[in-house]
Amino acid sequence: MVVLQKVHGSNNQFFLLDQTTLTQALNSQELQNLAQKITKKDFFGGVDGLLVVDSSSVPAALGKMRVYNADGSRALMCGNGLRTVSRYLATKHQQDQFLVETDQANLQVQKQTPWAPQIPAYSVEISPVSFQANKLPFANLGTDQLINQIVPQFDPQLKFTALAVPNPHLISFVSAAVMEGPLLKELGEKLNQTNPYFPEGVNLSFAQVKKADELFVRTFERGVGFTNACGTGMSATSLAYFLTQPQVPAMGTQLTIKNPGGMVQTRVHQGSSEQYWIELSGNATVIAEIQLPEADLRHGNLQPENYAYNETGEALAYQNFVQQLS
Ligand SMILES: N[C@@H](CCC[C@H](N)C(=O)O)C(=O)O
Repeated sequence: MVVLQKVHGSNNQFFLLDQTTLTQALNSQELQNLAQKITKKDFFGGVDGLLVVDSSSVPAALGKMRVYNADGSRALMCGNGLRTVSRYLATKHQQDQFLVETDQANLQVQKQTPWAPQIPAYSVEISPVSFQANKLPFANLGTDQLINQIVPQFDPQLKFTALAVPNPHLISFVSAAVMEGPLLKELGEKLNQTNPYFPEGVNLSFAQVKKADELFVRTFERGVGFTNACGTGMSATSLAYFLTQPQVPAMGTQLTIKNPGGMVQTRVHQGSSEQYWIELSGNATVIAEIQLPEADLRHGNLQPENYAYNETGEALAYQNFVQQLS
């Protein structure tokens, strides 16, 4: 029997599979197939993606994280997911501060003081950051960097900023009316089908400034659609905020980022040679543990009615915490 954890960060939900516990690791095709199946509602309510943990050969890294979106595509990074993987590895290895290997970088993660009873919290590094068109990639917008510019192909009035962290993000600071209107879905869908601008798709976030140190962010994710929260999206938006909005606090000030699933905190850092990185902090919640045969996972032959599903109670604790916030 194998244990699959159902986890969330800011209610961005995933299944977490530790491949080191299997007799034989699933290959990429098997993982893609599994991601497409277990993200569906008929498998314990569904999730946004699959987090795969493997061993790492990088010194000081306790593991390696790979991310599969609900449509089976690979994502280069996942901020909310990385917090839950950090908790998993911290518990398994009894360490509070370590590296996690990801597709493009070995990222520093750290256990935090719990935000409330039954709400463990972790902070994770989001990097590397790039504004270069070829890193997202984007094309046919008449520029190599898109920073706070009107893009008539997207909207006649809104200004957009594009950055990779390293997965691709497109951000616009909008009014309440635009936040509630149809554009986020329409543009999100348009840029995640075959299109001349973002050939590999893009995560689209709309943001509102609530206070100098508080934003609200909603994201239409590549490979998923609307999510309750996107960790890399909120991190990228935090950097875009400091670079493009008027009357911002000093860079390095902690921001509270609210989202439809709850909240996180971010801090934007500027390292040597003007390299930015973002510290993303928030809950790392285990919703439930599911026991199932390894062969079912490998063959995507899922029979949820036959599996034990043990809830931890942490999801309810988080819901209560979020209600108090509002
Ligand atoms: N929800 C994630 C980001 C997931 C990846 C994204 N869909 C992509 O394809 O880049 C987060 O919390 O960062």
